[in-house]
Amino acid sequence: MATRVPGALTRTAAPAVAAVEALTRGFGERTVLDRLDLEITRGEFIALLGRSGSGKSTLLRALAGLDDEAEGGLSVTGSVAVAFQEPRLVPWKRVHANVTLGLAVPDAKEKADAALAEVGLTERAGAWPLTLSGGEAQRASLARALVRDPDLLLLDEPFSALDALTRITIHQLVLDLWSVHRPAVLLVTHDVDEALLLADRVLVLDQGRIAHESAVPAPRPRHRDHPDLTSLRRTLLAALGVSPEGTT
Ligand SMILES: Nc1ncnc2c1ncn2[C@@H]1O[C@H](COP(=O)(O)OP(=O)(O)OP(=O)(O)O)[C@@H](O)[C@H]1O
Repeated sequence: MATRVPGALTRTAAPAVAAVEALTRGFGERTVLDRLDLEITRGEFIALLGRSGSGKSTLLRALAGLDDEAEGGLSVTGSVAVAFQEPRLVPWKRVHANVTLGLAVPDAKEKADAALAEVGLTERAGAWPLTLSGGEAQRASLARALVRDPDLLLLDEPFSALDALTRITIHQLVLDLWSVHRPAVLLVTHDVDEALLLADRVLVLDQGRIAHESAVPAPRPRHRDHPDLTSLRRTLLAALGVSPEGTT
């Protein structure tokens, strides 16, 4: 997919799966994204942090091609899939049919079978969405994203409504899926530890721009107590305007 918005840039750099240049979006008097620049490299895992209302979802919606009123340059190479905080399954279609929804390829059924197997939901393929647990519904949502074999996977706080144990399991699932399929991932989260656990690169959105950017130095698999993450955690909390006292 190539998404263009007014004033779109011309860009030649090959490894970028998405390039955003001077992206601006306001609602009424309020400018939420203010000439924001961002490049997403093929296969990288990015976490996007920011205070509530800083514009994270607005940026994600623009990247997903769901906002045609943003201004500036935006180009996305390849296919994009999105998973939201609420799994957004269609309640009157069974899980398998939700995964294939809108998928216009001849082998849609087989692809959905494979995606459901990957997320551990084969046995729930015939279930109605309302009978799924929160974790199962989020797995179904991930299967629906995966089946599209996206070059860019946008995750808008997909773990935040899950209980702590389920969240740990789904974190591992997302890392496993990412290591096999290698889409670029942009994960919106409020949780600094989640960002440090999952991402290669952490961005902080503030005042409509990427105000801070850090590479995550720790090797995988990671543990939140890894010493290399301690100072980065403090830096990110400071960038978010949160006192780091007592957080290490
Ligand atoms: N469709 C809309 N109409 C009017 N204002 C909007 C619209 N969408 C977003 N906004 C406003 O834009 C600002 C940024 O919203 P956005 O949802 O992008 O923030 P966020 O960083 O994702 O917040 P949160 O972390 O609380 O989910 C907020 O002030 C919000 O009220």
